[in-house]
Amino acid sequence: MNTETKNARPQNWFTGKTDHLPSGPLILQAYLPYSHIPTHKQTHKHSAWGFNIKKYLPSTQAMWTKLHEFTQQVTLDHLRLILWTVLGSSVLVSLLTSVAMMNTTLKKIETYNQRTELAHQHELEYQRKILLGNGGKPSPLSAKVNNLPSSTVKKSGTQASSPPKLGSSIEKSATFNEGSGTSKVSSHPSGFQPTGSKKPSSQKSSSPSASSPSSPPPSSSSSMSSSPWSSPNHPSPSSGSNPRPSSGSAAPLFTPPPGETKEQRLPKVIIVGVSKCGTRALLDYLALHPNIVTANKEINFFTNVSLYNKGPDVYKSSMPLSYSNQLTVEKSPDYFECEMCPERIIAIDRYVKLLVILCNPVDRLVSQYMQLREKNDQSGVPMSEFEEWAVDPITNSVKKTVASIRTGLYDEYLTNWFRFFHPESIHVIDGSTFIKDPVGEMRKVESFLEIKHFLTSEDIYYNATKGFHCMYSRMTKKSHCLGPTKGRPHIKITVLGMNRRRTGGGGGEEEKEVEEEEEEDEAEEEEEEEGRRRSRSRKRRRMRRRRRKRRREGGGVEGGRGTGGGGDGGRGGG
Ligand SMILES: Nc1ncnc2c1ncn2[C@@H]1O[C@H](COP(=O)(O)OS(=O)(=O)O)[C@@H](OP(=O)(O)O)[C@H]1O
Repeated sequence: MNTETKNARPQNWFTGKTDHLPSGPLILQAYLPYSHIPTHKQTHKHSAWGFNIKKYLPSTQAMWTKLHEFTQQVTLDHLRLILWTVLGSSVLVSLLTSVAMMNTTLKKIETYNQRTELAHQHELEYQRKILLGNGGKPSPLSAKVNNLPSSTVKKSGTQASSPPKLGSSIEKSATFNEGSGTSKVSSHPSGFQPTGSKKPSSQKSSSPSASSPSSPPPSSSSSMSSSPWSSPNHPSPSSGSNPRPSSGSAAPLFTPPPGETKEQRLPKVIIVGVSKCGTRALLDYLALHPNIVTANKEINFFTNVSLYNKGPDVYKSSMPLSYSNQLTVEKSPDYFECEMCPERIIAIDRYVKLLVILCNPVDRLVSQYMQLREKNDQSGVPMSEFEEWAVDPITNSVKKTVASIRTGLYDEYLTNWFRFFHPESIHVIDGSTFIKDPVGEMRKVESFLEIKHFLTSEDIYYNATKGFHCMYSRMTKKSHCLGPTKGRPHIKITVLGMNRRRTGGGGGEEEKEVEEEEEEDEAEEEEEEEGRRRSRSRKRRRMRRRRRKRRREGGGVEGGRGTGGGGDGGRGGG
């Protein structure tokens, strides 16, 4: 490389002349502060930097001058522009980074949800298998779940496309045995055999009327036919014998999961209405099932805003103790008309199952009226007559403003429930069928709740004295009927298209007689009506004959009047 090429320098940035600087950091020179630049006095032959600075000084000075001028020309606007550009680009960069991070997180959540849902489904299937004893066939789901990391195999909070099965509350370890002993029997040493003296808390809470002072306690003197505590199938509890044929079986009715202690749990099933349609009977029948525990009181958690605002722990604290292989059931029929209740319930547990019992709205109204009248009588303020209370005398139609009457507008309220709940999550019971055939209806309920078919006519039996069905608990070996506030005699009403006669329980002789009487009444009414119709038509025929006679007699007069011979006149003449 020759010397010229070596020393050749590009044009000076500021002077425009080509400088011949020695090789070295030119940029360094540009940034040297003025104070470091040697003065003319200092610059003799060689500077402190080891080269003849004098030779280059004019151009360097010019450069610095230019730089100085340039910096003075840079306005505040330029600085702002630079600042905003820097800021903007950094914001953009951080935004892009966050979006990328969010995407990754969302993907992770999605994968997690898919996995947990799969695990959840698998667990439900497994539990159903245990509960319904449908063989130990491996599920196609299990293969998928087995491939999942163990951390993901836990109960999911993700929404399924359709509601999951209620067995979700029942853990894998749970085993439950039917009294008949036909199903798989657990060999768990702690499986308890309930005795009459030891009542599980689940049952304790379920039947207030059993211990209610108003209910007659079981007594040894009560005869099967006269006492509401007895039935043909159920001897008096004091007799101590279990009427169930399988009572001799060693199989326990219920086995708690090994090593588990009872705890309070949120309800998995809620009876949301309708009041006076048999909600108490439904709750108490359910309590006879070993896999059910019931909250005795109507909690009204979702209708009571101040209670609701305290959160689900307060709700849970009102629940009875249960094992994980039991379903907690609550009943608060006032939820039915509460507009916010479906939303509130779903916010606490979207998988909860609902039971609704509907009955003839007029029967329901009369039942409510009877209750109100009894209360009013007790408080010394007599209640007005039913007709007065329920019917507007001016319009002669029902008073829709009366809350008790509004409760009967089932479609209005049910529409709201179905807005929030999948139809598979709501089971509607026909109240009138429920009174006649509670065992049949309870079987449907058991299927809906996916619990073992346990209740039979030995658990729920008709009691002629009570006029309704009563209960025998195989767990406590005790019988009870609902108290005197349930199954009151009703007044006979003659409004609302009703002339109702009250029937109590199902399938009894009494009911048949009443039905026959009703049929006879109807037949008589029809005969009377037929008679009236015949006499009316006789009357009409007579009238027609008279008219024809008059026309014949008066035909000449009309014609003589010269009316132009209208149709009638012409026909008359004919
Ligand atoms: N087994 C049995 N025993 C007694 N009563 C029975 C039974 N099954 C259904 N019913 C009917 O239930 C009606 C009371 O309904 P509820 O329990 O829903 O009333 S409440 O809302 O809890 O007050 C009650 O109404 P009333 O007869 O007016 O008392 C009965 O018609």
